[in-house]
Amino acid sequence: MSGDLIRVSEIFGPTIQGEGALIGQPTVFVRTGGCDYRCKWCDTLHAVDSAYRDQWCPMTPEAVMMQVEILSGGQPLTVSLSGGNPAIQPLGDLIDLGHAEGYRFALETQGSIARDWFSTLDVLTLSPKPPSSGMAIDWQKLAECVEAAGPGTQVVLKVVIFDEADYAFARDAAARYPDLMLYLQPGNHTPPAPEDANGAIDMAGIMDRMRWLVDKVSSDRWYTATVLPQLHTLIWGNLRGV
Ligand SMILES: C[S@@+](CC[C@H](N)C(=O)[O-])C[C@H]1O[C@@H](n2cnc3c(N)ncnc32)[C@H](O)[C@@H]1O
Ligand SMILES: Nc1nc2[nH]cc(C(=O)O)c2c(=O)[nH]1
Ligand code: SF4
Ligand SMILES: [Mg+2]
Repeated sequence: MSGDLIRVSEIFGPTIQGEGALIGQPTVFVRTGGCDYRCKWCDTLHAVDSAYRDQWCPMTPEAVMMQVEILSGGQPLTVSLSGGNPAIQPLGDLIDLGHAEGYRFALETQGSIARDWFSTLDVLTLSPKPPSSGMAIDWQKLAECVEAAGPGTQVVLKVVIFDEADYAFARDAAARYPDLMLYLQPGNHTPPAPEDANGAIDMAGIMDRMRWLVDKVSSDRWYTATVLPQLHTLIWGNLRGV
C-alpha cells in the first residue's frame, strides 16, 4: 500500500468531460473533498463545504484506482481529477499507479496551490477565479502552478464569465499567458444547492450569457479565445454524478 489517503467526495463515470480542452471526451471523474476557496457561485458545494465532510471518504490510491477500473471496465481512459480543490490532496501516487496501467490524468484547479506532481499530469486546467467569484487572484501562485507543470504537461486556462469585470479579468489572464489556450465558460447563475441532487437550471439565462460572450469575443476580434458552454449542464442541468 502506498502513500497518504485521498479525501474523496465522489467517483463517477464514464461520462463525457463537459468543459474546456477535453470537452466531449469520455472520462471518469474523481472528485476530492475540501477547498481553500469559497466562490459565490460554486456549482460543487457538496465537495467544498465542510458541512458535507461526513460524505467524504478517505481512500488509498489503490482503492481509488480500483474504483476507476471497475467504472471504466478496465479499459484505460482519461481520469478527470476535480473537487473541491484537488491540489490539496496527495494525488501523485494515484497518477503514477494509473499511468502504469495506461490511464491518462487531467486535473482542474483554481491555481492557488502548486504541487510538484503537476509535472506528471497529462493535462492541467488552471481556472483562476474572476471578480464575480468574490475571491482575490494571486497571480504569483498561478505562475507557480504553471511552473510546477513544466514542459511535459499540457497547461490550459479556463475562466468563468458572468459579467464585464470577469471578461476584463480573462483578457488580463490571456495577456499574461499568451502561449496558453484560454477557454471562456459562461457562468451558471443557478448552481445547485448541495442537498439538491437534481436542481433545475435557468438554461435560457445561461444561453443569453453565452450569446453575449460570443458577441463580445467577436466584436473585440479576440481570435485566440475559445468560448464553450458547460456541455454536461446543457445535457443534464445540475444533475450530480454525470
Ligand atoms: C467545481 S470546480 C472544481 C475545481 C477547482 N476548484 C476549480 O475551481 O477550478 C470545476 C470548474 O467548474 C467551474 N464552475 C464552478 N461553478 C460554476 C458555475 N456556477 N458556472 C460555471 N462554471 C462553474 C469552476 O470555475 C471550475 O472551472
Ligand atoms: N461531465 C462533467 N464535466 C465536468 N467538467 C468539469 C466538472 C467539474 O465539476 O469539475 C464536470 C462534471 O462534474 N461533469
Ligand atoms: S475554487 Fe472551485 S471548488 Fe472551490 S469554491 Fe471555487 S469553484 Fe468551487
Ligand atoms: Mg462541475
